[in-house]
Amino acid sequence: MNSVKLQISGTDRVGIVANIATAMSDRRANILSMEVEVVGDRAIVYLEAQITPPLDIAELLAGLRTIPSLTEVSRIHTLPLEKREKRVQIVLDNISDGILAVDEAGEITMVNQVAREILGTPEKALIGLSLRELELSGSRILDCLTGPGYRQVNRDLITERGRFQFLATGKPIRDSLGQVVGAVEILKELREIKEMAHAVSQPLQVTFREIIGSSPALRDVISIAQKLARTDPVVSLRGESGTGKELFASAIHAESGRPGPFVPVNCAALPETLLESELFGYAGGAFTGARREGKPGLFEIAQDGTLFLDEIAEIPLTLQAKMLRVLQERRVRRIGGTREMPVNVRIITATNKNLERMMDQGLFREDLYYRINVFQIQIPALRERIEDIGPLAEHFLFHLNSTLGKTAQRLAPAALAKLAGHRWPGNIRELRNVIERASILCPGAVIEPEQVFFAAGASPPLAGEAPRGDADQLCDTLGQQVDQFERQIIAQRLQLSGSIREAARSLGVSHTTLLNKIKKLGLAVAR
Ligand SMILES: Nc1ncnc2c1ncn2[C@@H]1O[C@H](COP(=O)(O)OP(=O)(O)OP(=O)(O)O)[C@@H](O)[C@H]1O
Repeated sequence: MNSVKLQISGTDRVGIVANIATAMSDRRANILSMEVEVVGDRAIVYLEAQITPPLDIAELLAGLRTIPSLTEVSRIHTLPLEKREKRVQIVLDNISDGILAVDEAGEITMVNQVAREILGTPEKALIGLSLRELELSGSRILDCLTGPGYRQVNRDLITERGRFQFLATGKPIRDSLGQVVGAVEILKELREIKEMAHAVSQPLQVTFREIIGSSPALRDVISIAQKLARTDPVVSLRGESGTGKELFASAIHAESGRPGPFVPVNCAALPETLLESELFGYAGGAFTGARREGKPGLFEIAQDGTLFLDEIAEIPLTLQAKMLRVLQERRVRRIGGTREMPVNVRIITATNKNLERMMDQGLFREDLYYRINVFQIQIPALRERIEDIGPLAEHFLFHLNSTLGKTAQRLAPAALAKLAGHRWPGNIRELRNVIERASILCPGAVIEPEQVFFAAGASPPLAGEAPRGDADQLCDTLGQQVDQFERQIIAQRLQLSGSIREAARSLGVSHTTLLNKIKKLGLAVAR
């Protein structure tokens, strides 16, 4: 017995299919499948048939050619139906979930690559097999033939290749009359779901692509940082407040390929004792009020990752000695603990202070200075790369517009010129705040220079506090007047903001700068 696949073309007329069927049965050829396609006034019939000797293919073709209005009969390799099935199979095989379908008798009608891998059986052996006979432990797909189906059910599958855990969703397949004609099951591997949950719960990693700017000064720095990323020595980031030191540290970590986390710590934000226990952790019962089981320090938390020590200049001298020991020995001992643990952590430090001068004044240990200054990267201030102002402003506008749901805004050339002429003491953080204010104030699509203003000049007097008259101010020195003005601005912003950090952000200064100013100006902060 031979199988033959044919493509038969002719004029579309009533009875052509019947003529073909008769010609086939007259010659005892058995039709296995037939598909008719009508194109304009033509009909194309695709069929697969079994022929039994003495009938041969040439004789069958000759017989078919005698049918009136047939224009062409030829042999083909693949039927359109097979092509469609192949295309669907390719799509299904490229889905990361396992998919399995059965007919109303429980025989497998469809199975994709992932499901085949899980079942450990090649496709040919599965299609048409009864699922009951396969004895898959825990499979509930057959329940869908008589019941309603199920969603995200935990399923344990024990196969020759081992144990697999899934979340399974099963649904009955119904025909147009609502009769159950089969069932389909989708299997999501639990390991993959856990990986996904972990990935989405992680903060988005900043990469060098997120560092906006094309000035040669910035590009040079990025190129050095990229080279250093894959090495291990301590990197020391220098630059004024708001130049992007933390952004660089985070990008270096992302590019390093280190599997552990990026752990930033602001050394200026915590008092000495708290900073020590944050960094080194403590053993159980180390002090009154300590957790019974102890607490790991940030060196331990950053294991296999990166510890970013921001504002390193603010670390008190006593802690500097301890820090040096950890950097040298690469081992950490919790406060009150006896055991030393090895730490594999990449250290990145940052400061906007002049560490060399601090070292001369005895405020920063010389040995620690040399330990952390293996590679120094100086991030240029914004005023040294004014060509970056335009792209950065556009970047911030784009994000602001989409979060505020505004139509796209752009800067008028005069507004851009105003930005380029500013000295930017708060650097990129300040630029972002200026752009945010301008975007909110601008009613249309083009931001004009009058909507661009810089923080100090824009601050009205503190609410509830009468502005001091000119006569009062004439008695003050310039420094006193500046302090007075600064007090008003900061006090007002602290009242409006939820935290010191938020106030610092909106004023375009670093958290540390604001903390120092609050202390210097003797401002009270509500807790
Ligand atoms: N090149 C840049 N492209 C895009 N955003 C930037 C760039 N540089 C800085 N920023 C943004 O500006 C803000 C300040 O950056 P960052 O906190 O990294 O500065 P910093 O130098 O660490 O500041 P500080 O010294 O005050 O801690 C952040 O919101 C950061 O995302």
